[in-house]
Amino acid sequence: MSELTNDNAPEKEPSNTEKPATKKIGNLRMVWERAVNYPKQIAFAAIALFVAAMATLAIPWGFKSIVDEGFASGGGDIAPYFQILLVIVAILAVATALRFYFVSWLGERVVADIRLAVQRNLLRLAPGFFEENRPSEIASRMTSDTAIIEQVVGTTVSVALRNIIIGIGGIIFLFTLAPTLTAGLLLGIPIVILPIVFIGRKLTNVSRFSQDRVADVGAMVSETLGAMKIVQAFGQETREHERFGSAVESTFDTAKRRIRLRAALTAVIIALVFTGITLLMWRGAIGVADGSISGGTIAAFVLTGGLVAGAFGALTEVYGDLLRAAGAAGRLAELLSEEPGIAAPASPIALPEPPRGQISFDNVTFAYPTRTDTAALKNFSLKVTPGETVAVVGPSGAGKSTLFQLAQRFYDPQGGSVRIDGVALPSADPADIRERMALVPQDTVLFAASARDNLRYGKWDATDEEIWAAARAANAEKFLAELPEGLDSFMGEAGTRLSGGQRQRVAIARALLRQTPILLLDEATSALDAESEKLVQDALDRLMRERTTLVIAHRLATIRSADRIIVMDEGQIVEQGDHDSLITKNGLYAKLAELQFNGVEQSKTAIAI
Ligand SMILES: Nc1ncnc2c1ncn2[C@@H]1O[C@H](COP(=O)(O)OP(=O)(O)OP(=O)(O)O)[C@@H](O)[C@H]1O
Repeated sequence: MSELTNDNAPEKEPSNTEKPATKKIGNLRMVWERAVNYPKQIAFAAIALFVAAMATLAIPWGFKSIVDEGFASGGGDIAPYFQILLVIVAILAVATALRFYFVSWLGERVVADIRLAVQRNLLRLAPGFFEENRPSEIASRMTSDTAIIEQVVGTTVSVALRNIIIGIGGIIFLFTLAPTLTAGLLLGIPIVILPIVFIGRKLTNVSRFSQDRVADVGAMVSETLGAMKIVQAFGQETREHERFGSAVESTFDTAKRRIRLRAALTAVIIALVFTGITLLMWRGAIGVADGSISGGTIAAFVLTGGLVAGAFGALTEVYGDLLRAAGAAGRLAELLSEEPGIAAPASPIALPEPPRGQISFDNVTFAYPTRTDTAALKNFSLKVTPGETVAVVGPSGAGKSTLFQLAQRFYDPQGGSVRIDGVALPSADPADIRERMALVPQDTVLFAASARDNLRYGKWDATDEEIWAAARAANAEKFLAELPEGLDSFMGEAGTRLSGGQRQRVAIARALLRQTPILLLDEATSALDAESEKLVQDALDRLMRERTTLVIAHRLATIRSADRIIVMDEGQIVEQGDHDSLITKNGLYAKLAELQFNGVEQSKTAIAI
């Protein structure tokens, strides 16, 4: 009954979002399928649960024996009856603890397994999936939905089973004690339970509303505090106080409704429960007076009746909890069954050994899945020969980064083909393709981990010597050596403990360490000071040497050292050649170069050259 009156009960999903119940309850199968992987724990939990439920029912029986055999027999030896009761209590305590341990263990284990399976599947999915499904929404499925399932496996199911056993066992016991009284009790239970359930539901709704109002007050406080200077500078103190006042009053009004309901519920519970008990005792007393019922029977009857009524009360909550968990399981099952848009074929072709480092785009046409009406690449063809450095330049949105996305097979083009070392990407395993490439992205991605782990991210078996060699080549050795704990130093969330230029050099060292034949390099456009720029440039030059490099180039030095420059616009190559010949052509490249290099300050992110 306490669950019904708990106004801090966890929030329930609004019923209008719930799909048909039969369909939803079926979703719980995926939870059950995982739970049965642990038959030992299920067996222990079931035994402990059964023993605990039986011990609970034995307590009224113990009282009956004490009253009838002990007290009523006129001061005989009552010790054995109390000893039996103590043993029952001990069994109840141990069995309850064991039941709690095993069902909670199962709940946590099932949730851990679901989280692992979902994450394993998410890691297989192509980037397109994460563009269509918000990461924050997926994260909430991984945390709050799994928590709901944990509650069901770890609590609801055992509450349900325990109360079914206590309910049925209790009724049988009651019938053996006093059949007529039991029939009366069974009629009385719904009269007691239904109003409590009804008011309890209302109370839950009002409580939720009340919590929302408190959240409003919290939001308003932090807004005003955050904007205190503006409030005072604009002389809005009185208005802010009034605005806050109305939010506080509205919270108080809602709280008053909640308090009234709770007061009414308390009165109803006390009135109904104690009236019921009084009526039973009354009826029982008549029975005792005419000798048809013993005093112990009345005591046992009242205790068991309370247990049975409590069991029915708890069971009214179970179905709602199961539905909620079924909704959560359904949402997680969607993530589990999502098939990757990009996957290895049944029998992938092995890439040629040794790797050559050749990339070719043949007549590629591609539009992103979320923007099917605009082609990011149109009939695009490019052959990069082994060891060649090709600089890609062009205005923002020309399709430069898209080349990288397709080369790594994050998407499949709608027309034409992309090949690595002569093998069309869909015929090979994407993992083999990516194994041959190292990427230095424009925005360096560092993890909240040590410098060592960030550096060897693409090659976990790298030794410290190899890591330092890569750091040296990336001009990152000096600042890494100066970190308080060297390679063990923590980089902070997203590498916030490093400067922009240092982060880039870590990314370059990471790519170097992989020693791949192909390098995909998206030069950062962020403004670096002259010294960092020089250090990064030197590191890049070293990285590009002896590798096939496709570089989205923003620096004149990179462009000059490239074997070939291709100029892209609107998904196509509009010009190509070397720097001097392109300048002579006086086309798009010459225009971009003039903006960039002839002293006209412009946004580097707008014109990528
Ligand atoms: N994930 C995506 N979903 C939908 N459209 C995209 C996506 N990424 C890029 N595009 C679009 O595809 C086109 C080419 O984008 P791309 O990122 O290849 O340009 P870019 O030349 O690299 O530009 P920048 O120099 O600004 O990075 C643009 O019109 C862009 O809006």
